[in-house]
Amino acid sequence: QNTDPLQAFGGLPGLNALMLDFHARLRADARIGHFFKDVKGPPFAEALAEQACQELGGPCQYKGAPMKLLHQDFEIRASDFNALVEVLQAAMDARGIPFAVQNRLLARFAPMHRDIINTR
Ligand code: HEM
Repeated sequence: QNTDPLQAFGGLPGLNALMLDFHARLRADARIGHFFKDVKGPPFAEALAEQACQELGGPCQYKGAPMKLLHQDFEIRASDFNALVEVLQAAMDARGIPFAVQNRLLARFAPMHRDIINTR
């Protein structure tokens, strides 16, 4: 049985492909698409993939800016955060990522809400 979560995503290349599709889905989303209209896909996908890989146990190391700094110029509400999580779930569903593995990643991302949600 495959219990390596990174492998379940297809390694870093699989995560990269997932996050590129995630970016496309975010832009198409009626609720939060506007946040991403100036965000370029490849660098966004690369940073997210690296971060997800790190959060799943490595060996990758996220080298981007801190979450708080990256998001402070946008007014992000809890509802925006929840919408983003839904879009990520849809992107993972589309790739057939097992539910338990999806939850592992979401559980690592969830606490980041403290540095990302900045508006009531
Ligand atoms: C757990 C949830 C989230 C994680 C892990 C996350 C992670 C990231 C990362 C790693 C980047 C850097 C991408 C790069 O270097 O190009 C980024 C950028 C960005 N994020 Fe998030 N994010 C989250 C939630 C959100 C939410 C809820 C919004 C708004 C609805 C949002 C909007 C943005 C935008 C607009 C950028 C681009 C910033 C820029 O290029 O200046 N993020 N995010």
